[in-house]
Amino acid sequence: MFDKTIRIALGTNNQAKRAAVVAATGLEPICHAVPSGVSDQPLTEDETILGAITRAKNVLAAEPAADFGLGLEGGLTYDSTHTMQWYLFSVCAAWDGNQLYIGKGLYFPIPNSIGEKLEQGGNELRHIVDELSSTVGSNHKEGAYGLFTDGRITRSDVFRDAVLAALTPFQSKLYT
Ligand SMILES: O=P(O)(O)OP(=O)(O)OP(=O)(O)OC[C@H]1O[C@@H](n2cnc3c(O)ncnc32)[C@H](O)[C@@H]1O
Repeated sequence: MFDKTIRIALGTNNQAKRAAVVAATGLEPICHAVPSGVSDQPLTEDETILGAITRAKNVLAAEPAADFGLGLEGGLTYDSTHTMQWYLFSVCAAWDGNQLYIGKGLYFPIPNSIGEKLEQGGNELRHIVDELSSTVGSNHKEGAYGLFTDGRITRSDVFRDAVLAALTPFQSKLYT
């Protein structure tokens, strides 16, 4: 599906995100960390999406020889309508300098105690996940998804689906 000549610029050096792009496309991205412009721990859907879009645009500006800029951002959101529950989700924004699409990975409930702790400020999910899984750099590895599911779903798996969703409109003739 993805032409081997396509050059993808990814706005981070995060290993889970890089692996997700490789899994979705079969291509090795040019990794270049750029600012997301949002807080280190996004706590709303809008902020998370904005962070992904800003990274996608920033990385294509930084790597103009690339065909696409991809911004991947993880964030939390609280559902105050149906379930009164915090959720973790992962977004990919894809930008070719003209068109912008986003793909969202799985919404995953996280313990409300963790959501509430993050809402109070001064902490990031990766630190809490590191502590609970006795590791460091969980955000580069299986992540919170791996912790909660005992490795059945990983951060890379979730971002892979988001990347596929965001890039598909550029690849399929059905969108033109
Ligand atoms: O290196 P970059 O690309 O900045 O990636 P990141 O993991 O640090 O940052 P994100 O902006 O994607 O995520 C925002 C915060 O939420 C954390 N986070 C999100 N999803 C996570 C997961 O599945 N496991 C652990 N931490 C996660 C993450 O580490 C950050 O502290």
